[in-house]
Amino acid sequence: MAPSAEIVVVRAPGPLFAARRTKQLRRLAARGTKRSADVSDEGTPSKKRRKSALAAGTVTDDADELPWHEVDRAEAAGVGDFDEEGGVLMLEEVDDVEVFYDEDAGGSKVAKFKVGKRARTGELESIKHSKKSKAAKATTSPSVMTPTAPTVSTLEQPFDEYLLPEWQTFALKNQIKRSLHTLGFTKPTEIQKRALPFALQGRDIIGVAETGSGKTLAYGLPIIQHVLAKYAGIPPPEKRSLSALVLAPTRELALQVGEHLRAIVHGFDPALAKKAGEGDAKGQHKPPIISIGAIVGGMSSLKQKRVIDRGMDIMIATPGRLWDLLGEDAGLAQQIRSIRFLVLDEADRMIETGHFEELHNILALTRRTSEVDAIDEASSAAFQKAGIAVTEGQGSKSDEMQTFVFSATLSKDLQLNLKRRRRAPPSKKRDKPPSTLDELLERVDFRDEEPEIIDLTPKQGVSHTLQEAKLECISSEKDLYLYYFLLRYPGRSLVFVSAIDGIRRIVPMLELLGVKVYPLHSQLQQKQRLRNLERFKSTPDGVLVATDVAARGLDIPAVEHVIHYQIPRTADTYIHRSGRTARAEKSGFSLLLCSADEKRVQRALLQKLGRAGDPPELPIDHGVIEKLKERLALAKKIDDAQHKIKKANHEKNWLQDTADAMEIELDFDVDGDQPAEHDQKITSQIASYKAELRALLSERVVAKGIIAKYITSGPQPVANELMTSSFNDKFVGVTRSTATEDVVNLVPGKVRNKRK
Ligand SMILES: Nc1ncnc2c1ncn2[C@@H]1O[C@H](COP(=O)(O)OP(=O)(O)OP(=O)(O)O)[C@@H](O)[C@H]1O
Repeated sequence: MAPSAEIVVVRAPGPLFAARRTKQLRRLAARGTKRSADVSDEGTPSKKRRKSALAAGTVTDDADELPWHEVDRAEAAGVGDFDEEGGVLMLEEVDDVEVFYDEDAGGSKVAKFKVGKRARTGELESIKHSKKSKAAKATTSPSVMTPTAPTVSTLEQPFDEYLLPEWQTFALKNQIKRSLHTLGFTKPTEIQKRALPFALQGRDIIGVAETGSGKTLAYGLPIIQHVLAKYAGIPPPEKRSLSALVLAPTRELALQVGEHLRAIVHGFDPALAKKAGEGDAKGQHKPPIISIGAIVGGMSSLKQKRVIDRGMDIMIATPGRLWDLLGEDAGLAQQIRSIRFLVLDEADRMIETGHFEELHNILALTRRTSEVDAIDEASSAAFQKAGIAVTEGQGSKSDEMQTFVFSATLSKDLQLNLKRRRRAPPSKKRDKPPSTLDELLERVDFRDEEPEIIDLTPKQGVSHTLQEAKLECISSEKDLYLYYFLLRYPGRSLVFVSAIDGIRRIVPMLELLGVKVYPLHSQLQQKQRLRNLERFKSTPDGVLVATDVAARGLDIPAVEHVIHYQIPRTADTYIHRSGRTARAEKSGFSLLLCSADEKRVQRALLQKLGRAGDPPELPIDHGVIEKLKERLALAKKIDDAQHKIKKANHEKNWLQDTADAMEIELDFDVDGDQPAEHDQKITSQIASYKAELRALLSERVVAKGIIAKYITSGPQPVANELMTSSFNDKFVGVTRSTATEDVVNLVPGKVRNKRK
């Protein structure tokens, strides 16, 4: 009698898998479409391609008719770890078959299969076989394997393509799709849609798209896909060789890119992700399936050297620190010469950060030996000085390297120049390093004859979900209007100032006013920078006051407002600063605080941004402004007094320290003519100001025209709004609304009365 068997068809992108079984096959059955078939002895799975009478385009609901062929190594499809009871006899696959659901006569859902043209030609099979033999050859000796490391094959579980229909057209691996699904990225963003097909084909890309549009994954997914393919079926070696180098302008951005890519890797298999990096029961360390490391300044370089020694698949680095470490690690330069991917994220900002030469020298390592000036004289000298063992003419060994340049702001001229240059013969040897971004990018050795330029910059430069506005005021009242805005429109807000001094003044003042405020600038220790960023991220109505170190690339969830306390110096800076809000299709608000003496700069900025007129003015409730002045005046008094004491103490300490160092005794009192009572007087004054301020802060601000005594019956009764939640919880008599609503609803010529 013919053994009774059952076919379990598993829907997955790419090939379909069928496991033939004689016993219970529980795991797959839970995922797949199940049907029964009798398999006679003759029909028992054969090693050869089975004959099928189905022509291309035929639709069938009988899975057994499909042109199946056996998979050599079942574990490559993720079913190799079946329990013994599962009793898998063999695994078969068929490619180029589309699965869809249809209704039968009774209205029930049935799975149907549409046979593609290539399914029967054997073309796919031969490609697979050649890939397999390559993979088999690439298998490294067991001594360099980590037996406990999860292999890519164990993660290659089938993925239900129907969960992510909008990603279906991209030939991404199942693990990646599973991650995208876990992260809730149901569809690719426009830049991802446009860039991925080229990137996955091995092309070079220059991608320009608005802030927050998902550029990181547009270049990150092809890299991850490549590393996964590299380890297909084999455990990753203990020491990884570098596949990709991502260069980013700031430390925070580099760390963030790392997190972003790691989130994809973690999503491959949440269970494995949890274990990755942790010791197992025997205390052995499980390396991650893809190792991603950040090499940035401000953090222990010793630790980073150890990470480099261990090897990683993807390195995200700031040019300064990478250059420093290149000089200390002879092997690192060689690794960079062999990378498969080079990414310049926010390249235009990189040249502004003062690491232009380092960047130029690092790029020299990625130029091919065949290029006329693989390593120019300037770089050669720099390499020599840094003790890096690379000499002229010794550029990259990798002909296959793909280069991705991404930014929200790359000028059209630059894009054109790059295109033209590819058609022109290689540039002559230069002994001077480039001095502009154009020159620098012209010297990137794109392997592609004509890199694909994808320019999705919106006409306005900023995200289409951003509402812009301005507020004109006198310079000395900027603090007042800033405070007003933060109270009037609670929500996570990022305030950009042009200089660190501004942060040092604004942050203590806002702190005294009870605002949850954090500073971010380059003179803070890196640990403090990251801590402040974390606090800001986790405080829904937190305020970050930052210099332009935070303008680029930072992806902080739900930033509602960006306030330009001072007009940015360039249009690009305005675009990037504003781009910290209105990300990933969310709405956002950007406010330019503009004083009379900045008017000229503002006009130039708007012209550069191609704007016909000014952005709309933010309406102000002058009734509450007056009340806030009192609070602000007190906060300033306290700050000034505290500053005075600090300064006096500093001077006293300095004098005493100097005297101590010189071993002399001062023959006068360091307190001079400012005795201790003076300090005490200031201290008690501070205490009384603080008490006064506390009292003011404990009450809601009652707008002018509201008589608090007659809250239920006055000329503008506000009891109703107190009962409903439509009031602003900081101001009495001011309705709750967003800044965007107030600007959009403002009818020109008629100032809306926001009071009830
Ligand atoms: N396909 C997607 N669907 C939904 N969200 C996505 C998708 N891809 C990326 N994101 C999210 O969008 C946000 C912005 O992405 P990303 O930081 O890559 O933007 P960007 O274009 O690099 O911005 P910037 O120019 O400011 O650096 C991130 O929080 C990211 O997780």
